[in-house]
Formats: sequence, C-alpha cells, structure tokens
Amino acid sequence: REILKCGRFDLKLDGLPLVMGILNVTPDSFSDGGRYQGLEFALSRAEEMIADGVDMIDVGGESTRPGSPSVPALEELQRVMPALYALRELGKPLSVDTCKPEVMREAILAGADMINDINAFRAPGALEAVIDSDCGLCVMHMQGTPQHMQEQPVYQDVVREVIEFLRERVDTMVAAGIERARICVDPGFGFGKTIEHNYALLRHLGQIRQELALPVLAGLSRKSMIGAVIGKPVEQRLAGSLAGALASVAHGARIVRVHDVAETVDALKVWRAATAD
Ligand SMILES: Cn1cnc2c(O)nc(N)nc21
Repeated sequence: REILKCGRFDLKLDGLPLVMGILNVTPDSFSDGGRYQGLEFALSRAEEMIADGVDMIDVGGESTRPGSPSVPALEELQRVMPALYALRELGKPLSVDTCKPEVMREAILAGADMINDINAFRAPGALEAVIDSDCGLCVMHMQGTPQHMQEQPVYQDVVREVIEFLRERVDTMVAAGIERARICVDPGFGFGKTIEHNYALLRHLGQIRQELALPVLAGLSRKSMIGAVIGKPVEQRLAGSLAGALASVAHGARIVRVHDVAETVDALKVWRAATAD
C-alpha cells in the first residue's frame, strides 16, 4: 500500500521512511524530563523538528512510560488541546497520542490528522470517536497497562500473539466501517515486553507487515531495549536509537517514531541511498 490516509494529508509510503517526531506535553516525559511542558516550548520544539525534516509530529499529554499512572481526561485535554491549536497552523500532519475517546473526539475536531492509540482503540467509545472522521489511526499492541505492563511480560510466542492481537483489532475496526487506508499497525516496543520479546518483534517486523498487509510504525527511540544492549542511560542512546530506527526500516517499517529528528532523517537518507534499487 502506497498511501496512509491521515486527515488533511495522504502520507506517501513508497519513498523515504517517514519520521514521526515525539512531542511530549507531559510534566514527566521520560526523556525530556518535562523540558517541553508549556506551550511556548511545545511550539519551539515543533518548529525545530520541522526545520530538521520531520514528516509528522506526535503530541502526547499522558506519559506512557512503564509505571506511569493514568491522567484524568480533563487534565490530558488541558495539556494537549493548546498545543494542537498552536501546531495545526504549521502545515505538518499532527498525530495525537491518546487512549481516551473524549480526547480523540476533541483532537479530531481541532484538526488532528492521526490518532495514535497505544491501547488499540479498545476503550469503550474509542471506535465511535474516530469512525466518522478521516484521520489516520495507529493501532498498537500492548500487554496490560503502562502502570503494570513491565512487571512480568509473558508470551507463548510473542510474534504470533502480537500479530493475532493486531489482526483482531484491525478486523474489528474495518467491520465497524473504518477504511484500511487509514490504519497503520505497531508492535508496541516496550509495552509489556522483555528485551528479548522486543528484539524478536523487531526481527519479525516483516512478518507483521506481510500478514496484516498494513504499514508498520515502529518506536524504539531511547527505550530500554536500546539501553539494555549498550548499557547507557536515556540521554546517551542516540547512536543506539539510530541503529534501531534503521533496523526497523530494514525490516519493513515505514514510519519511525523518534526524539532525535535531524539525526534520524540523515541516517534514513544514507540508508536509502545505500539500498535504493
Ligand atoms: C506513545 N508511544 C510511546 N511509544 C510508542 C510506540 O512505540 N509506538 C506508538 N505508536 N506510540 C508510542
């Protein structure tokens, strides 16, 4: 499939892999240390990512790092909506990272081009919130909830189970009337997985893409699956994250969700030059 329908934009998937920049508007985001709370920081960060060549920006008002508690809908709205209004004039596809139907609804009304739901639109009302729009939809696998997902992740066959979960969610969404051209899937690195589970999923991204016949979005940036392999803290994971992004793309991912936009854009350009047939 060559196009991902994302609201105002049709994202072309046959060129350079797309870079989704992370914009946390949370006070406890795991890598910015809350540096980008506040609207002026969000705006300047977004402009910086656009200057760095980002293809879309993912705005998140609720930290999804392991152990993080859920945030009330009103609180999440108060964080996300001002950023959305400010950023939507920048002319770049905007994704909103949320699990809450009420946030999805408001975000879509405010012009969000994609809803990125780590909970795969399972919340009551989530499908209804997105069905009558044309925004893109990222469907991600998670075992458990962010609060407890890393306590003891267990699978019989993590690749098989993640594929079957995503298949069921996508089938449910399509049966509800959502067109496939709006959907991308994501194995959810770090969301209820051990390091080994994460690398098994990374190695089998091609199988996920093949079996679901949908674009794959991958988010490894600065995560513990990187840190565990290089033994470095979160602020020293750039090289590892770039390698992770390239590995994802080599295994078929078409969108990578990252913190370090300029570096990832450069890495992807060199990768593309080295692999274009
Ligand atoms: C919000 N968020 C954090 N990590 C993520 C990942 O790997 N994928 C997606 N879709 N969202 C994520």
